[in-house]
Amino acid sequence: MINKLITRIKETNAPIVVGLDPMMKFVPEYIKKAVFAEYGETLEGAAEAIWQYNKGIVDAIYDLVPAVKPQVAMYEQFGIPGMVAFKKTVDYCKGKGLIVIGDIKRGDIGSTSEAYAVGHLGKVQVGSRSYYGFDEDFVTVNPYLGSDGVNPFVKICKEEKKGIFVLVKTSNPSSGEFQDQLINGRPLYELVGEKVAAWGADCMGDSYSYVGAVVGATYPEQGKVLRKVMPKAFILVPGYGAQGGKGADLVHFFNEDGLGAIINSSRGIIAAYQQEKYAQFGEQNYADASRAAVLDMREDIAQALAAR
Ligand SMILES: O=c1ccn([C@@H]2O[C@H](COP(=O)(O)O)[C@@H](O)[C@H]2O)c(=O)[nH]1
Repeated sequence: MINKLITRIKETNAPIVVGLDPMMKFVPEYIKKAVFAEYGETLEGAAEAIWQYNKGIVDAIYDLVPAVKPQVAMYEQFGIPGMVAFKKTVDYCKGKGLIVIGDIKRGDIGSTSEAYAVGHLGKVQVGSRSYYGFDEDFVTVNPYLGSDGVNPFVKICKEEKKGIFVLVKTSNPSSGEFQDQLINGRPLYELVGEKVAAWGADCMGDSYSYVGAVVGATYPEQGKVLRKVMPKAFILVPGYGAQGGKGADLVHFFNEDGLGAIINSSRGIIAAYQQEKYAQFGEQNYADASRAAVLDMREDIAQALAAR
């Protein structure tokens, strides 16, 4: 899957992931009105509304980008109907040729991690038969429990030819509380970066490992260091757009080959129509506003990379 991701990045010329983080406040009123008239103001209604909203965005952007990243929390908040919408979104995106990165941030003791890995990347055995659960292509993994929490994901990735992105230096303001703590004079995120390189060493695609890392665009200096610590790891970079990350902040996340990083934007793309810059589209054309925001993001990244 890492090879496919790289091929699609080259074909689209867009190292971009569109984050599918649907919130009710982003769903246009005309969608909510129609859906609530049918389902009522219920969990089923909310799930149907976010699904219809997602579908509109995916239809508008699928030819421009290699990948999407549905954030599971945005679906989980609506209970079982929300998780049905998550699965529908995963399947629909894959049907459109998009690579799906499930942002699930899981990680636990080994036996529990194995169940998470089976449920999201692999197949579960039921008697003599086996079934895919959510069947994303990549997932995000929380490494806080150490190797035995990560290894089950790596094992399933090997079997299924899929991949993971391990949290190394997250984009949020308080990520430093733990991640920047010095251990023998070195920040924890660097030590986690070294583990990512080690976990990924025998998980190589043609040029990059399918054990990747998450490093926030909001920490460009740390990104520069981590790029060197894990040269073969693909870096998933959240924090562009709504969290303040800009094209110029991203350049050191990429290797000299122009690869090695894929930049996520969620709210900046999916709720573009609510921004002043794209207000002319109006809520009826919310998906066209998302398309315009992807094109602008692609240009911003290309200009930054050309200027480095
Ligand atoms: O360090 C991290 C890890 C994950 N995320 C997730 O990415 C998106 C960002 O959304 P925006 O709207 O583009 O800010 C969201 O799903 C986060 O949970 C992150 O932001 N930082």
